[in-house]
Amino acid sequence: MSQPHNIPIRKRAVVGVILRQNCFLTIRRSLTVVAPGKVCFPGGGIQTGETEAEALVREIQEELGIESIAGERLFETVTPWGTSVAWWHATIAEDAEVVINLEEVAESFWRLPHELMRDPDLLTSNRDFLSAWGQATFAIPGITVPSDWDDISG
Ligand SMILES: Nc1nc2c([nH]c(=O)n2[C@@H]2O[C@H](COP(=O)(O)OP(=O)(O)OP(=O)(O)O)[C@@H](O)[C@H]2O)c(=O)[nH]1
Repeated sequence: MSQPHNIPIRKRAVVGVILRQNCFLTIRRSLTVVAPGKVCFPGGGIQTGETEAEALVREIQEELGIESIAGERLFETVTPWGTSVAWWHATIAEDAEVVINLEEVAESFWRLPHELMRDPDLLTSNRDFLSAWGQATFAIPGITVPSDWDDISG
C-alpha cells in the first residue's frame, strides 16, 4: 500500500493503465459523473462478487467499447475519500478502436507521460500514481521512465 491506513475503506475500485507507443490511454470524465471533467484512466467501482481483473475488463468495455486483457497489478492507493484503488496494467489489440460511452466519458485521448503530468485537470491521485512510477516504486510494462522525469514532475 502506498498510503497510511487510517482512512476507512468505503469502496473498492480498479483502474486500467493501457499504453500505445509510449502514450497512456486516458479519459476526460463526463460532466454528469463524480469528478466531472477530470482526466484519468478508465476504470470504476468493483461490484460484489467481481475480481479486480473482471471489474477492470468490464469497466474498460463499458467506458471505451474495447476488449482488454488484464495484465499485472501495479500499485494500490487509498483516496482521501476512502476508495481503495487498484492500478492494473491492461492490454488491448493494436488496432482496437475506441468508442466512448458518452454517459460516462466526455473524450478519450493518448497522452505522453509529461503531457498527462502537466494536465491541470488530471485527478490528484493519478498525479501521485505517476510520481510513484517516476520514483521506481513499480514498473509499467512497455514504457520506461523518461530521463528528464524529475524536471517534468518537479
Ligand atoms: N475511473 C478512474 N477512477 C479513479 C482513477 N484514479 C482514482 O483515484 N480513481 C478513483 O476510483 C474511484 C472509482 O472511480 P469512478 O468514479 O470512475 O467509479 P464509479 O464507481 O463512480 O463508476 P462506475 O459506476 O463506472 O463504477 C473514484 O473514487 C475515483 O476517484 C482513475 O484513473 N480512473
